[in-house]
Amino acid sequence: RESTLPPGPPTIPLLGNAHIFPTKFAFFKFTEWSREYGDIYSLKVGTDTIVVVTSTKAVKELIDQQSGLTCDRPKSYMAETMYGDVHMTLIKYNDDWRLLRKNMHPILTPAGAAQHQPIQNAGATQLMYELLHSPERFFTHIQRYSTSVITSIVFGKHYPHYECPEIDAAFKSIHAAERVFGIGAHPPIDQLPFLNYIPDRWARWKRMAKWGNRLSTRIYFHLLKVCEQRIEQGEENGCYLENVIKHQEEYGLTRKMIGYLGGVFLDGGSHTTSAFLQTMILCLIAFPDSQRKAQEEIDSVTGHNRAPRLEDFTQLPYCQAIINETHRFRAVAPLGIPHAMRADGQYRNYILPKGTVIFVNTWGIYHDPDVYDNPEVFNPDRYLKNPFGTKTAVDLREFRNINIAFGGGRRICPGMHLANASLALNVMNLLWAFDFSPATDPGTGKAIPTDVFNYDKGAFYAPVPFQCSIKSRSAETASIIDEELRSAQTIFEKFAGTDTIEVESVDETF
Ligand code: HEM
Repeated sequence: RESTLPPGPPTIPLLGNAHIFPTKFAFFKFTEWSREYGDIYSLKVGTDTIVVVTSTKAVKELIDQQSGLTCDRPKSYMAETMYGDVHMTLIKYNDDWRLLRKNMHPILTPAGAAQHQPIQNAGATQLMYELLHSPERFFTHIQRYSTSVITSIVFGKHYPHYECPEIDAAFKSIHAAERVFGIGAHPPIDQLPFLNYIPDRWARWKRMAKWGNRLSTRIYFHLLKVCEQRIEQGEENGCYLENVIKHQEEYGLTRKMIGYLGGVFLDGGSHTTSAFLQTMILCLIAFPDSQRKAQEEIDSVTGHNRAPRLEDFTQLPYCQAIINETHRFRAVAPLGIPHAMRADGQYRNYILPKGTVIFVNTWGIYHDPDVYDNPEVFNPDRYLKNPFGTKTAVDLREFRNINIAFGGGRRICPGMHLANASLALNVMNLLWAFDFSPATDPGTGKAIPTDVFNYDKGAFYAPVPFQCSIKSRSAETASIIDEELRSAQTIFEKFAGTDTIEVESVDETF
């Protein structure tokens, strides 16, 4: 390790720290190292450098304030093979990235996101209806909800059911990305490029990246074609992508870029929101006091005679605290998405060379016992004491208002306004309408213990499907849900005639 780098675990010749690099749930090990080496430390993988940042102060100073330097993405064989060079989330910071990000604005600015509230509302009502009538399938209902909101806005396609070829293809693509980008899914090919000469039949990771490419391009270009055909047939329904297609030349986009633009929304918006809501339900079961407090709060504002509305959210500090605490307790992206240095730069007394990969260790920050009382306990009350939920002695000037769960700097999640509205609506709705409790084991008649660590080991942190009991809180709320779904049909009518269609079959093995 160069003496100008932040400290870190001892290295060995040639490999650096490659031999001790965690291959799953890397944030646990990264957090352990942060307690030993500090809020900024480095790892060497061959000659490459990785820096791990584990404090809000360092995120603010390095990722936000030096964003011009730290907004690149690392070079990645897997990303290039799976997505080529126009997937906005993973490409380098360049003119294509600027163009693509600019083209997202109409949907994702606060004002743009607000225009889509009717669709989000209708979708959230449908989710309540599904939980009311088939609660045992809550896991996939939530996935349908989060996917359908994005596809309605972006592709003008609403999905009334999870079981359909297009949602299936979308989730196959998302799960492929989870596997391809899971830390440890492949050897350090970017650091040891000679590995690229290994033929496919012996290089599992190469086959995996190509498999991911087949699955992702299949659904991206299927949905693009659906929009193109609607325009050709004069059956437009005013979705985002139709507008982009019609202004393709003016916006300076190629067809490939438009296909990937749609795909980025699908990848970025669907699994993140569903993982969050699934985690929230897990926490409500495991920590029933929080559930009870939130329900009391909602009842005092809305009663049982009407469903919550987004405007109610400002009057519900405990529900807001539940969202903050869910982000803190089980961040969907515990290591964010890695950034990289665009040029050599200095931070504190260290020199970070061009190309250095930077991980924001959101997990480590949010589970720091010096900052949070009992960080391993889900306790929304901490956010009622101060806006950042910290211990009293912590200097709040080191925090920023936007939750670090959304990353930072120029790469900060552009979907956060859309996501925040979705989370707010669903937290209110679900707690207003239902009681969540552990499922009962039919054999023993006892409650099945809730495991708050049973999570997927992919790139995102999503709970492994679990069982739970979901019961309507009252006959009044149940009938309001049925009625509201009938009213929501006027919103869904816009998508009439966009029923699910078969997607091209591709080789789904690798
Ligand atoms: C709970 C919900 C969500 C969470 C926790 C989340 C989190 C994140 C994080 C941590 C990043 C990386 C930021 C960085 O590099 O510093 C990111 C990037 C991104 N997110 Fe989200 N996200 C969510 C919802 C959404 C939604 C709804 C959309 C779109 C509709 C979206 C689209 C994107 C895109 C396109 C990027 C890449 C930005 C870039 O590289 O310039 N996300 N998100």
